[in-house]
Amino acid sequence: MRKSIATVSVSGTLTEKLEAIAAAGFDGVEIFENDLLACPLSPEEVRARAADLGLGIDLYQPFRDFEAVPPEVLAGNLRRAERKFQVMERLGADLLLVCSNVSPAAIGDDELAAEQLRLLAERAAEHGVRIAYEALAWGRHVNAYLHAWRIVRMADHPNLGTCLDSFHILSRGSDPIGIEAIPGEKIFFLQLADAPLLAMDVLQWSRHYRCFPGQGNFDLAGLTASVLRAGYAGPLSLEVFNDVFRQASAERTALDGMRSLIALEQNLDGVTHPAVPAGFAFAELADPDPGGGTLGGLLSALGFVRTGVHASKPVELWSQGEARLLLNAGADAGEPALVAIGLDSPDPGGAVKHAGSLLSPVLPRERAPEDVPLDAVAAPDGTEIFFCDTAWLADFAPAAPARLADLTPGTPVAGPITGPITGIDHVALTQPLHYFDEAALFYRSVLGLRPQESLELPDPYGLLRSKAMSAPDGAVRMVVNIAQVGAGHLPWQHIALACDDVVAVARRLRAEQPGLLLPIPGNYYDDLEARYEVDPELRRLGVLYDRDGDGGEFLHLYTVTVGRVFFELVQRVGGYQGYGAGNAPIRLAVQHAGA
Ligand SMILES: O=C(O)c1ccc(O)c(O)c1
Ligand SMILES: [Mg+2]
Repeated sequence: MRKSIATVSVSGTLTEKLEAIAAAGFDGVEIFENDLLACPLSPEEVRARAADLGLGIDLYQPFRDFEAVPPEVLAGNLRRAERKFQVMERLGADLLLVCSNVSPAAIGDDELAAEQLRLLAERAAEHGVRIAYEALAWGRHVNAYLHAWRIVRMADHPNLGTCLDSFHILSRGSDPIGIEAIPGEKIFFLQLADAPLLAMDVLQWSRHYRCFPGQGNFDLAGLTASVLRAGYAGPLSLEVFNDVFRQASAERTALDGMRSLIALEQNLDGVTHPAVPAGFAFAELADPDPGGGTLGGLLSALGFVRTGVHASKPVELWSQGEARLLLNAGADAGEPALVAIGLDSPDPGGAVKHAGSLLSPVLPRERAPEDVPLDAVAAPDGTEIFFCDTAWLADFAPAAPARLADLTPGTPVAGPITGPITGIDHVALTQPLHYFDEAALFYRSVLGLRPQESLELPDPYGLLRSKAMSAPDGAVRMVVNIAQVGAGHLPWQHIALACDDVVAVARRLRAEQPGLLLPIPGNYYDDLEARYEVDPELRRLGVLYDRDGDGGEFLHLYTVTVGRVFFELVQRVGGYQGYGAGNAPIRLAVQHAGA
């Protein structure tokens, strides 16, 4: 289908917006009036610029507060409209969006509204212009899409139709099924925006928090399917008012908008996700101090053993249970940092093809000819995501748990290594603010993860926004964080390791290397013990605790941070599905104090 986007959705001047929108592959634009008013180019020049870029001007908008006004106001409104028709002729745009009147002067009289809109449509027809009437969710009298449609039907003019906007429909909780009763040719335009569920004034919600389809909580696929079933054949057009998008790179935002429409189309076409990951194959860390240095020392203390060395790269494999960590001395992060995640994929080639269809950067394979091929894409924050079958392990020559220099090829495999750590439970990545929505869409559409809880957690110097995403069976869990904080911002990432006895590990570490564990304040335990009857040993060990409504329990502890990364040990008991979010503010405060 034809794909468009309103210029208000991306940052920049009108010409910058048009360039970014064209580069992302859109067919057309809705020109938002303010963008034109502030533009030094004439409408003819804007038209030529858009044409040069291969963009059609699908809509001009908005025309406000027109219908259902007293007679003395009508004359002025028609005069105003006449001028806009002239601008539109110069722009080469033939569709004008009229949004429902929000003025206190508007009259709650559908017949009057219909009569005046018919008059407007007659005038528009003389200029070859059509009118698309849209119900704003906060319209004075008309705020529901079926109400706007009734007025359009009453007015009964070929140059008057309705514009449907998913935000206005879904924010009010209207059922989109009613769309299917509107004749498709009377739906002149479809605007798509998603949004997170927020309990707030609908105008503020619309003007600041809209996002692209798939980034929020609305069912855009369901609504769009209804619009298509009605027989609509016009563009799918994104119209997003978002405070973050207004500041972000226009190119990147436009590309993400295109990605959201491709994902929506795939969803409508019933394209099922080819390869939802079945588990974590590995997490790869940059390690500028290899051979059992800081990171290796920490992993040894946690019971990991170096079990392999890469055949052609300075990469070590450290294992325990199904938890596999790669320490890469060649990655140029300058300090220990998470650089890549390997996911067990039932179809690595298909997964990369799918990622490519969603415009994710597929990474070149830099490898020696004898290495097993690995397919990878870049996540929005630059972390490399590898899709793996088990073949990747063949690149690693078995290593005795010794110094790298001591290894000789052919040493017997030193594994499997069993211990209390059984695998990778989740990986948490900290994103820059302007990649947060993009990341949510990436993990959802490219990896097939489902959004879980979204949280805002107090940090001593700001607020941490956090969104958990997981595979349907919980085999892969990711946490996407953004730190909305000032100078104290810590760009940390962490790997949470599943453990079947956190208390036993804590006992051993407290006895042997207490400096590796994050100290937890006594006040935390005073509160914890007030809420639950927990083992007093948790306090001595610095183990954190949470319980869900069904009696599921969560025991966890944190290591100190090395470079940009720290580890968490987590023990889920009785089907606990969360992440101990209530304890995160304690952890953040302790980490800041020690930084
Ligand atoms: O917020 C507004 O005023 C506004 C204007 C035009 C639209 O199409 C819309 O959905 C909202
Ligand atoms: Mg709209």
